[in-house]
Amino acid sequence: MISLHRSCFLSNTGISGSSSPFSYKLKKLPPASIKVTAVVPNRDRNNSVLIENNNTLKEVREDGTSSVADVDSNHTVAGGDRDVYYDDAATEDQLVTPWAMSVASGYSLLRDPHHNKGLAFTEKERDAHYLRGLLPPTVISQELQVKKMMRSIRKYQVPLQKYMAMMDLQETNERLFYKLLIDNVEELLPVVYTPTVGEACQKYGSIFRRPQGLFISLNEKGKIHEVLRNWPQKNIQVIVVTDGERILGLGDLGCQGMGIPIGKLSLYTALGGVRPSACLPVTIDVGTNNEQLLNDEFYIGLRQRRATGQEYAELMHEFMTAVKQKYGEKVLIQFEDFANHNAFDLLAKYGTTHLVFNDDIQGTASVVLAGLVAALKVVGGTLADHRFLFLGAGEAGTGIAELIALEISKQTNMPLEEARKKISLVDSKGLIVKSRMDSLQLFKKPWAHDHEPIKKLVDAVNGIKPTVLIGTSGVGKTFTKEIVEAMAALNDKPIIFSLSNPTSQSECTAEEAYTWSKGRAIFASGSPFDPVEYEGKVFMPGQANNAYIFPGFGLGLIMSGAIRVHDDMLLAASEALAAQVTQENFDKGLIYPPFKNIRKISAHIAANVAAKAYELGLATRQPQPKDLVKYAESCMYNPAYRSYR
Ligand SMILES: NC(=O)C1=CN([C@@H]2O[C@H](COP(=O)(O)OP(=O)(O)OC[C@H]3O[C@@H](n4cnc5c(N)ncnc54)[C@H](OP(=O)(O)O)[C@@H]3O)[C@@H](O)[C@H]2O)C=CC1
Ligand SMILES: CC(=O)C(=O)O
Ligand SMILES: [Mg+2]
Repeated sequence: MISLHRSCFLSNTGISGSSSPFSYKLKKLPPASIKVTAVVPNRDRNNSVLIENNNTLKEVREDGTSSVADVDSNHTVAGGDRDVYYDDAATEDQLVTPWAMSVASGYSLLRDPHHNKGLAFTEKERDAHYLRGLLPPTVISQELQVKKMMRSIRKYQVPLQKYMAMMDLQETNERLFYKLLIDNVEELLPVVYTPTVGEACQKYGSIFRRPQGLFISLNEKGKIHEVLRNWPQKNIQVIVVTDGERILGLGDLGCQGMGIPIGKLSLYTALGGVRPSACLPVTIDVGTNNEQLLNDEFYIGLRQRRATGQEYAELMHEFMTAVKQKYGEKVLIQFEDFANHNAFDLLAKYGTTHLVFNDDIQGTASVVLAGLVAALKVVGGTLADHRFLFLGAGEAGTGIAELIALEISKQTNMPLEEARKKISLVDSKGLIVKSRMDSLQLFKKPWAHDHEPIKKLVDAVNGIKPTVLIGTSGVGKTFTKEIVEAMAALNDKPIIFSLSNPTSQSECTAEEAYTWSKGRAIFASGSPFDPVEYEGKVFMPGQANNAYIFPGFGLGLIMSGAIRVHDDMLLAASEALAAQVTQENFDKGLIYPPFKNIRKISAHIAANVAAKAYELGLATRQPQPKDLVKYAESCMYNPAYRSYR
């Protein structure tokens, strides 16, 4: 626990009474449930101290007066949720303090990624913050910095170099990183996310420079709560956690899966507006079964085969208990890229006690349902009129299938079991049928229909005659010419989704889908493909990726103070996304709105999810804001620089 002497908040710069900028005095307090959270010398406040005590914030002003606010209601305009330091909430013309453990200044200010502005520090700031001589004389705007960075990133030919340049930027100047990402989202998404993040994970050991997330390994067993304390940020609202066993379609990458939580959380901020300081990437390292990594001298994880069974469950349980204890009931935990033999169990086990959701099972389901609902406007009919065939019956495949069945059941009042019969899945052993029931994993059993066994996908296509074919196998090139042609022979407008990531694992490319179907396919893929010209017409493939859903979904949960995730919230997110597809998008063959509008899309998703949370009685933030879309927009993090007093 620390307390600050008054001297550090009396002057304009916050440093009077000190002989050097680094001499703020910190006084040890006896252990108590009170801690000084921040000096708040901004906006309409006089200099004051915020004291956080359980869920209340007490503001003690210089004149001796004080007031108490519920932390939960400390929800600020344009500052992300629980922006207690007010530096995100401040508009660009309001002054804020570059608050770290102390007021950052001089050399340390330039090395503090949260407050560094590089050449954009003004003359006044350079004087006030001991920056004279540490920077060359020129002062440039953030816009010019963006232009300069984009130019240098575009010069790299190799995607991994672009990725590393972006990660360097995130570690040196966070606001510039997010400004770049938000303003150039369509160009930079493939750099910080799929496909490049896949290669980054594969080579993470070689490119690793500084930790950007928490590594919790078996070595930390019994100490996870202490490890969480080592993370510098305290007001965590979203955790993305992986154990690295199924990274995209690239398999077990062990500890090097860390690139995924980091990438997902940068999208939480850029696409969904959650403050970066509220995001915590975590990798649970229980070893890896990847022999190549175990023999790689640069591998950064535990050099042992994966722990399983009780040992695995105990570490995960300690982690789940510790995060809830430390960050409270409302911290959102997103499970990401776990292998399916753990993913379904973890979701079932913690779904009733924690605010958790599995992006691969649930986020993917929501984005695909949205794409299908939009596609129906082009092909006609209702969901119940269609027949769905999946290649791949794991997390993504069965997750999507279940949400489609749920939606059909809601639309038609058909029992869920009946609705499921419209959906068939093929796994590595062939079509899932009743005769295989005894050997099927639990999550596949609901999909074992009465049907003769079929081994090959092409035979399943010709036998079942699907109108929709969805690839969730993690294996590239599995939608062959024969299969796409079979879909095109059966349907005037076949719907074909190749969802596997990264691009190398896509079941087919956009070009293959359009060419082999003679321009008739309605196509979307998990990783992005460029537009395709076929017989003089340009086709725009959609990107059916859960990145459309989880940032807005998470924001909706956070802003409503939701305590549990409910399937109806996934349907609400789907509905909001599908509603964002315009006629102009349809005219270009798109069934998803362009990513360049993602913040607006996320605000609509967040609003629909929050509305559902209120309707279900799962929202704790009261009263419910009148206009949830506006409210979501007002909560979003803005990466423009702030002016320092
Ligand atoms: N676009 C998006 O937003 C998302 C995309 N994905 C992608 O989906 C893919 C799968 O992920 P996920 O469902 O979590 O993985 P899982 O491991 O849970 O499932 C993979 C499924 O594919 C089956 N499979 C594997 N090889 C073949 C094959 N040659 N023929 C037929 N079936 C096969 C497996 O069969 P068996 O069960 O017999 O082993 C299993 O049922 C990944 O590439 C991932 O990147 C995932 C989430 C979101
Ligand atoms: C997109 C995603 O979550 C995956 O491929 O695993
Ligand atoms: Mg994933």
